[in-house]
Amino acid sequence: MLTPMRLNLIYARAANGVIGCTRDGQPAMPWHLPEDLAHFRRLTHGCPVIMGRTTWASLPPRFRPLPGRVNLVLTRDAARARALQAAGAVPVASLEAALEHCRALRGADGQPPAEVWVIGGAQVYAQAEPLAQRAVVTEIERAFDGDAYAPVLGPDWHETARETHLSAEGLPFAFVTYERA
Ligand SMILES: Nc1nc(N)c2c(n1)CN(C(=O)COc1ccccc1N1CCC(C(=O)O)CC1)C2
Repeated sequence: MLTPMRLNLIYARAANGVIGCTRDGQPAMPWHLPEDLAHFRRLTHGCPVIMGRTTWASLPPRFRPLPGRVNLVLTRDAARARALQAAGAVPVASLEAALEHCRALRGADGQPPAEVWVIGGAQVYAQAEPLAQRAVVTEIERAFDGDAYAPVLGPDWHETARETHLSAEGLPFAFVTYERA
């Protein structure tokens, strides 16, 4: 019996909903939270990740492609698709095409991936939210200035887990899981 592939959103958001800002013309994270980077890496390692082109560009070069993960990057531009391929990503023209590609993947166990992660940015989260079964959200208990916002999780989502933490730098945050049937 094949286990169904689950679509997850994963993001870190500030108390005012900000998920990103622009620094020197580049998308950036408004906070320094290494505990979240470790959480992100632990959850997504070994799974396909789906991202928009600007999220790909915002990854530090040494993390591009994200190691140990099939990196699917959304673009409809043929030239950009070629450049992405050369850089070790799998260019896909739509979210549906990305999911089709994931369903065709086979792990060392010969099975398709059980978990697929949408890792940004705001436009891709908004498009994927209606299709996702789980959202793993790092909720930072402070407001930050920024120009990209988290998706709104509608009333059919409910919280199923919450772990509160205080970062080494004194930033209160929580790892929260939301699910929908
Ligand atoms: N909760 C949650 N959700 C998200 N969607 C994302 C995150 N946090 C964090 N993200 C970023 O792009 C930002 O990352 C980084 C930013 C600066 C330096 C290193 C990194 N990273 C180090 C670890 C690398 C790895 O995973 O190997 C990935 C890059 C996406």
